[in-house]
Amino acid sequence: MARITLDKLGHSYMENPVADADWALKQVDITWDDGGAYALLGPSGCGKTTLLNIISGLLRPSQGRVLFDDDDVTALSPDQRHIAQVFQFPVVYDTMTVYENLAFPLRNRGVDSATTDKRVREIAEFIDMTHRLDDRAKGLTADGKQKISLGRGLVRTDVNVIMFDEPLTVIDPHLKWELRSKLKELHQRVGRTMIYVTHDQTEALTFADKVVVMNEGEVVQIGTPVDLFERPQHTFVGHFIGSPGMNVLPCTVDGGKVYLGGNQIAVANDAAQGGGTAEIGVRPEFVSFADNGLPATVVKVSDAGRHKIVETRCADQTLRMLISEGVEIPADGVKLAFDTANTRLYTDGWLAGSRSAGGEGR
Ligand SMILES: Nc1ncnc2c1ncn2[C@@H]1O[C@H](COP(=O)(O)OP(=O)(O)OP(=O)(O)O)[C@@H](O)[C@H]1O
Repeated sequence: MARITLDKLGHSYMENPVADADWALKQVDITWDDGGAYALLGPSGCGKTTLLNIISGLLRPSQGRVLFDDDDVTALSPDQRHIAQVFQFPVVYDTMTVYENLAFPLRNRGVDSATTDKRVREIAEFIDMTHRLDDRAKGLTADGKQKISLGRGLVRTDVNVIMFDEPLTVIDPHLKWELRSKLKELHQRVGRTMIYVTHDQTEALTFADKVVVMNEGEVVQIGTPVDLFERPQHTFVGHFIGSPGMNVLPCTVDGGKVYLGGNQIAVANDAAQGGGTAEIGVRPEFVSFADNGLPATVVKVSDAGRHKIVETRCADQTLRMLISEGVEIPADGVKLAFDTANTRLYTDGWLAGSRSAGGEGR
């Protein structure tokens, strides 16, 4: 097991990258603590797989270093790094039995047969495959094959980190929840470092203690699920996480005060640090009806379980609110209030005042 440090990592698939957009990974600096449960979350194409392949050694970065504890492993092969990786699609040997598939990573490393047998049976129990141990993998469903891939990733006890790259993509929806909670449980049991890559916020937030959010080749925030919800460092995080996401409302800043359509809005952070494009970020959960407030018009109301999503127009912008089922929607003359502690100013996308020179606050 090891602490993993990514030091000024950058990667471009081009020979001579020039523009910012030529880099699949811009500068990435992250330390993954030994034993942590992490999710790497971001939209398609943001660089998640590139980052994972650099950690596992399948890809050599154009810039920067990968350290396991204090050892520079940037030039080492995947095999030398002692990493287990579970991919999006099953990697199983069809002609082998389930048992042989699970035993393969151990036999390959010369683990004795008694230890292998014990470990294979433990993992088979965990993935609910004990009854299929003697069957050929060929006859399994896609779900079954992916369970075997998961099992093969979990079977070794000598790995530094287990990495899952969208491992539940081919899994039937009803099984997804079950496997996700099992992985979480397994992490709590074995305390091994796990990195779980996904573009699905539910998967990330349920699995991880810490979530690394990426966008366009950059890490925009590393935090607990609560941090990401309550204190988004970037409008991307606010918008990407939550359902519906945070309202991001272009505004003006004058003399350290924030205005939306001519109305002054109180914000929780320091508006004096403004500059660049200015936006107010407020989650739909923190907007309510008020006697005095911003004039708005209700456009649409939709049911969302025990809540309602109310879409309004306010200061010529679309603004969503999430209200409890029982809350009455005023017939007309609607006024809105924002909860100040959860209303923030963002400049050029970043939380105003959160970044000093050198990108602190990410
Ligand atoms: N082998 C490659 N050659 C050239 N460009 C690549 C290659 N692999 C990825 N890219 C580009 O690098 C960027 C990051 O891709 P990457 O696959 O790491 O993103 P991702 O977040 O894992 O996406 P997804 O969720 O769709 O797998 C994208 O613009 C992608 O087109």
